[in-house]
Amino acid sequence: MTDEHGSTGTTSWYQHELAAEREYIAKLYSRLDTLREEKQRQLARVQAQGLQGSLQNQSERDSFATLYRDRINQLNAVDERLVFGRLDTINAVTRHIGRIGLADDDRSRLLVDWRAPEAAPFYQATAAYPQGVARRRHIMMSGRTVESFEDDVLTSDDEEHASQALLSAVSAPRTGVMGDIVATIQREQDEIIRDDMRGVLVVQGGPGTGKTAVALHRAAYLLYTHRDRLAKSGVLLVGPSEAFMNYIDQVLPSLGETGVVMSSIGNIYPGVHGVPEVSSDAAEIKGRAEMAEVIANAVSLRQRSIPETTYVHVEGTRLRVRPAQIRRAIKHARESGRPHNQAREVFVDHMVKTLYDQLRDIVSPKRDDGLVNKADRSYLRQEIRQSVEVRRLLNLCWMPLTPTGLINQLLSTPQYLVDAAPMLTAREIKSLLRQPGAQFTEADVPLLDEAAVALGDSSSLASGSSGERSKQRNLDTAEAALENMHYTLEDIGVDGVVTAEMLAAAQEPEAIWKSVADRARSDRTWTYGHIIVDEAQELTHMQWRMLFRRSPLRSFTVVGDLAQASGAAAKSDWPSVLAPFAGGNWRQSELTVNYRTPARIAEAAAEVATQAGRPVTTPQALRQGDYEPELVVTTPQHCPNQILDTVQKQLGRIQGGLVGVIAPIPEHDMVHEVLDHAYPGRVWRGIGRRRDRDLVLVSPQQAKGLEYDAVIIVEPQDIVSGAGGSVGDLYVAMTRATQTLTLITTATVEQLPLGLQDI
Ligand SMILES: Nc1ncnc2c1ncn2[C@@H]1O[C@H](COP(=O)(O)OP(=O)(O)OP(=O)(O)O)[C@@H](O)[C@H]1O
Repeated sequence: MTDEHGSTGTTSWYQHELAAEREYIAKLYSRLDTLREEKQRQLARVQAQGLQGSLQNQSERDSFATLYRDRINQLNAVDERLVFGRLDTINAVTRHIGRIGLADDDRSRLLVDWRAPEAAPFYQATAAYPQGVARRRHIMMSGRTVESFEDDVLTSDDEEHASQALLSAVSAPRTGVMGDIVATIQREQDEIIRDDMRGVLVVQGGPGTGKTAVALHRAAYLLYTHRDRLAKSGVLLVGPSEAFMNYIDQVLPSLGETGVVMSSIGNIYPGVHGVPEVSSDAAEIKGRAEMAEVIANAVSLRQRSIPETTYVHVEGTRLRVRPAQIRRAIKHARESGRPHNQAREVFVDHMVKTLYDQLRDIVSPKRDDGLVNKADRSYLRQEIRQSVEVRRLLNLCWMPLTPTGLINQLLSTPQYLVDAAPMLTAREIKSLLRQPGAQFTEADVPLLDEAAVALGDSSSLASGSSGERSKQRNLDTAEAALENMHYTLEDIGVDGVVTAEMLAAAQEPEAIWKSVADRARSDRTWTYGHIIVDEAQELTHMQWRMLFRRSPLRSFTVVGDLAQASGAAAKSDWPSVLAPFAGGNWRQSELTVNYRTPARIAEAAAEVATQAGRPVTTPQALRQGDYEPELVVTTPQHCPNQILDTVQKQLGRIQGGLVGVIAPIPEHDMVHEVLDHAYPGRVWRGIGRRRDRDLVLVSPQQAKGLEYDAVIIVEPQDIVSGAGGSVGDLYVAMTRATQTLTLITTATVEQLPLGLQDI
């Protein structure tokens, strides 16, 4: 039972409890201030030492300074709503629950971190399974002041119900930036957040069920619970777009965690910023599993013999090179099993030896005449290597390649692409071709990654000694990573033979004080302790392949909703998505309550998807909602005014929230002009966003994962049938609303997607 005034229901009791809470929580803030001052003093002390001492001392100081700064940032970030709950057990133990744990100087616990095992009953206890809890208290704060509290008394006749704290959280106007839900995590969400780190966990849930929120809180939970291990290997969180990453990037810092590498799928490959792929056909083809074969072919095609015998000159001597000799050297190099750039060294050595034998036979026909001594041999080999003609020939046959160079050439050279991709039709080849030097897209990123694996490190093209030096440098970091890897292997019962050298080859250390997140972000070969994938229904086979490469131990949390997939990657079940990578080694959980979209709007959206044959998970909406969704049929001439009228009406209804206008890209110029004219300085177009703009214009793809208090969809039929569109996109657009939904169309009712006519 929840009672506004607590379990006894009397005002004096409530006031007394409130005063006690205020007093206790003031003590928590005072402790927070003390800790912060302490860290600030320590930081100032380290900084005062400046650049004195050896390099080693300086780097140690840098490490400490970073540590103190991180801690100060963490303490600042948790200031807002530091504490939000309290548990009273049947044994009369009281625990306050907050964003971080705090203890007194004498180590007695003042505040329990929400991720600690002792805090779990705050989220999980029910009347049926009270877990030793007599009372759960939700504490509502404004700044540092306790505004009110609300108690759940877990008596046996208690039913699970939505607390006032939850209802006010989900009904609050949106700001365009996602907030944390730490104070109101629900039981089914908490079970997922605290689930085992091992293996692949898939979280399927309809729109608004908190998948993103759960993914973020799980990242924070795992970092807390497996701090030792993950502090060294890191956690990667992948989302669909930059807009989405901007939307969620405040959540982890507000939970006191800054160490997670957050990246959109287009930015995973260091140094490349993949833009959205305009052609959905190209996106679909580039995502297919067979593209791995295309890349392998493209690399082999750059290892080729010569059509006929040719001649090169070394020291004025003419040497003959036959195609069969080159073919033998290529075969030998390929058999080394090394990637292209490293195998090239084998190829070159083999050819230098072949040419040297010829040259020696010319210089000294009788091998034992003593004319060629050891020094001469080395000199002749050197001459062969340095001969411009030899170099030109060997490069022609086995060119050192970079991933960007290879993919750029492949996608802009028709015959090369045809040869590398015999399985593609002429039409498919055509949709892949583009101008040389065109910007890389999100769909190219896994191709670059694939190419990087096939080509190997091009830095090995540099001199051996510097390669050796860098290998040595890697070793220290690798030792640390190894320790971490062994923990994890032990944990999952794998008896892995991993040497520091193997890891040294994979992990590129920078300065010692550079954070794990920074190092991981800039290293393509970094392997993470855990990877969390949001909006996972969007990923293609090749994108999955790229991600699984980054977690050899296959420790993943995958959250998504198959019904929300756009055309390119749409799959109807998780097994067919994950089987190629995880086999049967994955488990699935489901989220069943929709916290975002009111029931009336959610039902209308589900109807549209179902009528189009998309299987939808229909979560139970927490709120009924105050407004029915509306369909406005108008003419092209009246459409701009209709948009303005609707915006005005919705602004009145949502009182300070956000209006999201979701329109197909071809409508954006028109809509932007109309809105900007009527509401100058308030409109934000496309991805990214400024907080002072409350009218946002986006495409359905850009709206993925985001939410608005009022959603206005322009020309919904074009979202489904326009280039690259799908009913999944319309479903996504309709389920972005937290309060109201209006669809404006210039189509006739008959032209509308099924299910919309009945709105
Ligand atoms: N337990 C909770 N307490 C308060 N708010 C919540 C809770 N769970 C989810 N929400 C809110 O519900 C909204 C939807 O959550 P979220 O974006 O994580 O859902 P989703 O399942 O990822 O949605 P979609 O798949 O449609 O993008 C967010 O505003 C989130 O803060």
